[in-house]
Amino acid sequence: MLKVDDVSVIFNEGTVNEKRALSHMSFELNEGDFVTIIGSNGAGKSTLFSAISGAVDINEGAVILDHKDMTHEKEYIRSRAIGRLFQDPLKGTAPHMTIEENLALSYSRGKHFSLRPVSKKDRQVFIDRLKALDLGLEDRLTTKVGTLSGGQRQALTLLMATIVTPKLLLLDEHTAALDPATSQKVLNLSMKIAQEHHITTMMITHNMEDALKYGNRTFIMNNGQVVLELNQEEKAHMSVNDLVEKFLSVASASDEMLLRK
Ligand SMILES: Nc1ncnc2c1ncn2[C@@H]1O[C@H](COP(=O)(O)OP(=O)(O)OP(=O)(O)O)[C@@H](O)[C@H]1O
Repeated sequence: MLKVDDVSVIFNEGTVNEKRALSHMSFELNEGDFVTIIGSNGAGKSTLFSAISGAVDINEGAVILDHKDMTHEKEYIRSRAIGRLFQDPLKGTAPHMTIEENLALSYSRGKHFSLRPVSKKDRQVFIDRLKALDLGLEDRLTTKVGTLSGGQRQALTLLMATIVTPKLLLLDEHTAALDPATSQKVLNLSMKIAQEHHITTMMITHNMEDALKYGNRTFIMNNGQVVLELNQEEKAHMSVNDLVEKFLSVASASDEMLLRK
């Protein structure tokens, strides 16, 4: 359903600061795949998501989603089919608007948005979906989002990104800024939503345990390329230590220092 075909992204091309962040990257995802992505700092993981979502222009190659060439499609057009979450819970929600207003904005994605009051039917959809988060937010529709905790806000962002089911969900270290218990909760929610709505998902993480535990595929990235891919079978027979060893065998020397500290 997603084909990344020989994609390169070069920042500051032709200057002394030229950086090839993605280098002839190719892979295909099947419908319903949940891929975890690990890689050293600067490996190009976020740039890959930006290339897929249209936040950066690609220099070479193509991004095909459901047989449609998205390579030159604007970011806001792609956002109808692609949801993206970032590490920072402050991104993705409007703090001065209420939970209901934020959800109404996301729910209108792809439709003509008007400032009409929320209909009873839509409100019930919001309440049902908030209930499924199990954070008590369904009773707080009129609460300003800026007053929520980081975890509540990230869970809401997840809901906003998926309330109109996207074809593809990109999770960019979306739980890294949360405490361990909340992080686990939001991760489990992400899995649950992805499974229930059959959303093809890619998740960047620096947590080896999560990389192994979640998803049916794992990509290891280095220097703007996928240097190793693990399938479900391989993941199932691997310990976290095995994964760290694999990672170190293909990653940069600096990562070895980082992990062995
Ligand atoms: N807008 C930009 N302009 C110039 N260089 C950039 C830009 N964005 C990223 N880079 C560079 O491209 C390379 C890949 O960056 P990217 O953020 O994709 O890495 P990453 O794998 O997500 O790293 P991290 O784990 O640290 O988030 C890095 O060397 C980075 O400095």
